[in-house]
Amino acid sequence: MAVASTRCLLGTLQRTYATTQHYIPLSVKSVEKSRPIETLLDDYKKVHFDDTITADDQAVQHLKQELFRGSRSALASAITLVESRNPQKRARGNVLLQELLAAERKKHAEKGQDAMIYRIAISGSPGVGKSSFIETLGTELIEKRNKKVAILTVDPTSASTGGSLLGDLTRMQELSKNPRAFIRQSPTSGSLGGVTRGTHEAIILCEGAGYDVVIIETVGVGQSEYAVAEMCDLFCLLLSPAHGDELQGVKRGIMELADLLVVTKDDGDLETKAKITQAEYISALKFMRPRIRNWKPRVLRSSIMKPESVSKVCDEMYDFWEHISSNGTLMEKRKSQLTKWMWSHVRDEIMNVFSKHPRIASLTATLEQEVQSGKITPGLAAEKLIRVFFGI
Ligand SMILES: Nc1nc2c(ncn2[C@@H]2O[C@H](COP(=O)(O)OP(=O)(O)OP(=O)(O)O)[C@@H](O)[C@H]2O)c(=O)[nH]1
Repeated sequence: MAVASTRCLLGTLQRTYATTQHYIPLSVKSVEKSRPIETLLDDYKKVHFDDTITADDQAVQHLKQELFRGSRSALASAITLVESRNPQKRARGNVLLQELLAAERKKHAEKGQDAMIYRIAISGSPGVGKSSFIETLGTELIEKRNKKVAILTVDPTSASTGGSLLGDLTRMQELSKNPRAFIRQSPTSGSLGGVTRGTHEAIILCEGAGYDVVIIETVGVGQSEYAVAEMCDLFCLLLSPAHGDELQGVKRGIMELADLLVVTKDDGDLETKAKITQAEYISALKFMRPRIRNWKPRVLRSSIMKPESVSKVCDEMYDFWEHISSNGTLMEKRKSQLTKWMWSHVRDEIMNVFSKHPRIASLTATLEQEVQSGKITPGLAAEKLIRVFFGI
């Protein structure tokens, strides 16, 4: 059905382009045709989809039972499954996710909002103290508030370099030993799109596995914050006291995403600096439009040396949860996020297929250079790429 409608769309595109031959960029002598789209679609289907897996698949059923039992290793395997590019594994991952969604819907109908996992994003520049803060917050949630906590990281640098700016698990040593905590690093391959799809699905898996809170940690270096803001209920931005007198470490756009700001390292010599930083951010926030109805983001201070300060941050997080649950914002936000996730996956996948096409890959550098030197317009270059891709 999808293939049929794509073909129909392609037919329309082909007719449209047939009447616009003269738009071929002057610098490009002729449009090199790639293979016909039908062959490409068949290849794509073989590489990406497996429709033979059904809900009674043994591996899926086993994993589901283990997840419901609260097995951390089953959760890790399930996340690996949904991240896989292997068609059979992905198909199993999709079936498992469907099964979990059905169970979640049932739980939600019985228990209402209590059945929902609280999705908290923690962001901040490298070195601000994210891992240390999460370790203390996680311990507070588990020990004092009887919660089960999952921690997922979204690290765009790992997608491009294969390394990870967010480092390894050694920085959350206590939490990683706690049986009520689960920690998962960002996958170190694929695009940011792949990383975010993996994270969306990992959140659903954590919810299915009975976790009460999922903390999504991201490093404050650009687009990842926007992606993460679309995954969470609360966006908490950590601020370093060292940057207090300039407000320069944090871009205004990122500040606007925050529902809560926390100045870290409020201890020893840095205490005065932390207070100044707090005051500066409070006054900077006065000029910002609040993101959530009737919620004014607060700026708090914390130190890992003073667990009570992290406990206060935790109280504030739960006040926010009460606020968005009671005024309907939570459900509205989640619904709109789900449709945004869907379209972001479509965009990422289409771009992925497009940019990996051999003809496109070989043309990209030349066309980018021609666009930059003003030989052709970006629009014309895009048109050329699209025609080469579709072979029209
Ligand atoms: N004095 C003090 N130092 C802290 C506090 N929190 C973190 N630190 C120190 O700050 C440094 C960076 O802390 P991390 O928790 O690794 O920071 P991060 O933001 O996760 O770092 P990246 O992974 O590089 O993004 C470490 O040396 C910590 O010991 C705090 O509350 N007080």
